[in-house]
Amino acid sequence: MNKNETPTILDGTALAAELRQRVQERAEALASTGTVPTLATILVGDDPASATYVRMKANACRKAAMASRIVRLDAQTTTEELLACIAQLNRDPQVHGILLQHPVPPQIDERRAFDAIAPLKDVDGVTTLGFGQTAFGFARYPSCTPAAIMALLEHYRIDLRGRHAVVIGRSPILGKPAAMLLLERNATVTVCHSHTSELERHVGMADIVVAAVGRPRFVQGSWIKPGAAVLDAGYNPGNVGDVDYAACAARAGAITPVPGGVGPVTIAKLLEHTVAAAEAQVAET
Ligand SMILES: Nc1nc(=O)c2c([nH]1)NC[C@@H]1CN(c3ccc(C(=O)N[C@@H](CCC(=O)O)C(=O)O)cc3)C=[N+]21
Repeated sequence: MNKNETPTILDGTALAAELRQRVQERAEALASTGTVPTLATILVGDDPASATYVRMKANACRKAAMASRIVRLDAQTTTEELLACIAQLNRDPQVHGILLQHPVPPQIDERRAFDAIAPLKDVDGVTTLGFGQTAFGFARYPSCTPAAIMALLEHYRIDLRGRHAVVIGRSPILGKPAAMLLLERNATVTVCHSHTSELERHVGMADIVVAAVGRPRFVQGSWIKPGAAVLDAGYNPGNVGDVDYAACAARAGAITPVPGGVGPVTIAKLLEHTVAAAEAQVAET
């Protein structure tokens, strides 16, 4: 990719609107047969940022002719109580998708909770099975943020084959599955994390940079190879990404803004996965 004077802005708001339009048509078709696609979101504790994201997801459902249920559990909830809640949602035929909002309070075994979600309802790809399917390239529902990153790359026709992608971060619902999806599309993938030495040198070799660190404005402009595509999956307080936007935009060939980049597409993917899950569950009965 050659360096342009101004980078292509990867407009997540516009792509999300397009995706949501199609989701809404599918949701309306299902509703006309008596099934309203329904997402259940579980929020444990009272982190205000998490509460905002959960509300945004519920609003997005409503706007796309879908239903949402928010299950709020207090900060003291035990793993067993959370597992019981998930089991109940698994059994509920009116619920098609289940999203457990990450992170959960420290006393909860998050892996056990994720793995308790019925695979057919795992619209955020958080189960061990969902991740394994993502890694092998046939996930029904990969995690929503990695899916959003791939949707943006595809929409803007950013080549991956044989190109070097550097993912910064290895969380189970973001960095790791993003690396697997990029690998599946024939990128050469490097995963960097808190123990990586010479991070800048790795990032400097990247044609595609995925920032999923959780540290505001962490990725510096000077690290970016001229012309690289920069995808900022960070969500920090105050709507700040993981990328120093102005400095990175000065070198990048393409870049996602925050807000208006990966975030809105993440929510569109969540809706898309939930409608697909509802379609599959209707077909089964
Ligand atoms: N199991 C799980 N799956 C998730 O996908 C998940 C999660 N847990 N925990 C929390 C993070 C955070 N997250 C965001 C999604 C959209 C925006 C988003 O749309 N942001 C807007 C701006 C937000 C605003 O206007 O306040 C934007 O970037 O334009 C942000 C953050 C999903 N997460």
